[in-house]
Amino acid sequence: MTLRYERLAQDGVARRGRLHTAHGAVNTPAFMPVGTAATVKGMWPEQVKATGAEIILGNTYHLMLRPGAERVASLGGLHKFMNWPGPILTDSGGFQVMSLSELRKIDEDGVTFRSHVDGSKHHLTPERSIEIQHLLDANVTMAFDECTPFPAEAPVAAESMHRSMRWAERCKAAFKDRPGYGLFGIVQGSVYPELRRESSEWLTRIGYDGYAIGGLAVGEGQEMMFRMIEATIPFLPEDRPRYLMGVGRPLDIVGAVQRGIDMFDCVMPTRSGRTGQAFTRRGTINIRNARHAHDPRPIDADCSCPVCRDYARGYLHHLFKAEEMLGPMLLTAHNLQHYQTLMAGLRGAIEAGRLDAFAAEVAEAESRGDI
Ligand SMILES: C=CCOC(=O)Nc1nc2cc3[nH]c(NC)nc3cc2c(=O)[nH]1
Ligand SMILES: [Zn+2]
Repeated sequence: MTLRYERLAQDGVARRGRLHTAHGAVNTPAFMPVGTAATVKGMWPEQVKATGAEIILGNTYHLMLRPGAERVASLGGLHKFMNWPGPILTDSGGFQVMSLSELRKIDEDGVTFRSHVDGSKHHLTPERSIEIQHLLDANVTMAFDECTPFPAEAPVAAESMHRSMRWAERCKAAFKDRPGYGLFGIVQGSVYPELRRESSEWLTRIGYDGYAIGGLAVGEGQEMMFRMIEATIPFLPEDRPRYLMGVGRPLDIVGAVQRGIDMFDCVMPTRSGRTGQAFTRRGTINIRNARHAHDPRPIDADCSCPVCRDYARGYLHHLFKAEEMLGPMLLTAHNLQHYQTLMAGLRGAIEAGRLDAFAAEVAEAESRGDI
């Protein structure tokens, strides 16, 4: 185990911990802003850090196509390249190849596809994915997997999961262990508890620095997602972090933390921020709505971020109507801060043994509306 994870407090199955990497520590539960093409869109790295984020996510698929993994390595690796000195987790590319590229073909060896950037042909295998993530100098490398499409019949989900497990073994064999760096396996199994158990036990036998739960947040709905988390967690090692990929809205994150999840990533705060959606404790607003045009109040009176300190909703409304680039920048900064404030609240609530009360407060505030 080359990525030390310490558990500092527990509240039910929820954990408050700390993951130690070569580029610094990550307090968990943690939310990772998505920095797809070596940038958290519209944010200077210093600003990302100021929101409280300690670790960001980079996308292998995008970076291998442009500027190329070897190019990033020749410019010092992703930390130097994008001036983010803190921990970085990179995905393995599997999910994005299947969702973004054209003309893709999956076989036992890997995935063949054409770039959505310039149509060039590429072949991504478990070994190449691990090599790319090494070239990027990722602190957390993700196993190359197939996110089983949803819905899928049980036999199809089983076949897909078994292939991902065979790929996971190849990733483990290809991964170069270094102190402060680690490899996470990814549990698959769609919405079938027995497949989730089989996948969890298979990965645990191989042994990873952390375990991600994949194949969720793909349209199955919150209730089924929570059921699959409950069907998976009991079969994962307690002394390693768990990472739920692609999640989610604030109440998804709260419910997943209550069920034992430690790490999250989601494009929601950044992507929706660029379209004018702002998160508040009482739910979301779309700043483009005419009702905000003359409103002197901040987005969220309870928010401590620079945007809520200095800017009125009416100004943000104007920026979006005028299609000024500062609009998406300010809303991104606020939304990321909103998510980090939620994570800090979750960590504090677990430490205080009051997670369920905190969860109820978040849900009640959101249901109150009138924002
Ligand atoms: C991103 C971290 C590393 O993940 C991988 O390299 N592979 C992978 N990514 C996913 C991403 C997802 N996003 C959502 N919903 C928005 N569901 C997802 C499921 C997967 C998955 O099963 N595998
Ligand atoms: Zn704010």
